Amino acid sequence: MTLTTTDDLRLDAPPGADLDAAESAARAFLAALGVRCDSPGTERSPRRMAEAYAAMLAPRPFAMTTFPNDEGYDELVVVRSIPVQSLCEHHLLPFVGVAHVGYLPDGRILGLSKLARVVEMFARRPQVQERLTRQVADWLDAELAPRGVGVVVEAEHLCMALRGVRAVGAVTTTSALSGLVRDSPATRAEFLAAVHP
Ligand SMILES: Nc1nc2c(ncn2[C@@H]2O[C@H](COP(=O)(O)OP(=O)(O)OP(=O)(O)O)[C@@H](O)[C@H]2O)c(=O)[nH]1
Ligand SMILES: [Zn+2]
Repeated sequence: MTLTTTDDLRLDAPPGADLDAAESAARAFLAALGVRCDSPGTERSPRRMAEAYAAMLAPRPFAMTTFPNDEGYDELVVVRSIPVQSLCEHHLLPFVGVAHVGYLPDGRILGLSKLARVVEMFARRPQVQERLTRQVADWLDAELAPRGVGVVVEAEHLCMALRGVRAVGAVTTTSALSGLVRDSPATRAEFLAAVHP
């Protein structure tokens, strides 16, 4: 099938989003800042802006897939360098980086891709990095009841890089640990070593 207009494209947007209203608001916002959108290159810019924010705020639903831990696997499972793309709730500017997520299984193991999906689920909303980190850890604790969870997020906040203090390249690290990953010094050290080998 050939797509003829952008209306044919299925857009990522949060549930209930009104893209026409967002486009009008973006046009008014830019006009108030003295940015004209009347050239061939910019006449659709308010629409693009609305669609860009809608996409950055659109969570993707997913099925939680767990498997019985039949082999009794009892070592850490760690997925490193999961991309993080979120928006800081103060400036609505992106913060981007990586998350390292691990858990110590008990009765069930989790489909590995779900560790990346849960990061995305909590990232696609106005956030602070500390809350994002904690929410991923709490979700894993609640859904999987493992013997421990570790989440480390490393991100650059564009509101700190492109404006204000303009600290380009500054990276913020946050962590949320629970169960044995928090309380057992050996497991904690093993998780942190797996995060930064
Ligand atoms: N703790 C935390 N702070 C964040 C995060 N993202 C952005 N911020 C900070 O939120 C703060 C908002 O502070 P304000 O003083 O109200 O905003 P501002 O005047 O724009 O601050 P400056 O960026 O210092 O110019 C800033 O210090 C940001 O760096 C985050 O994920 N966690
Ligand atoms: Zn900010």
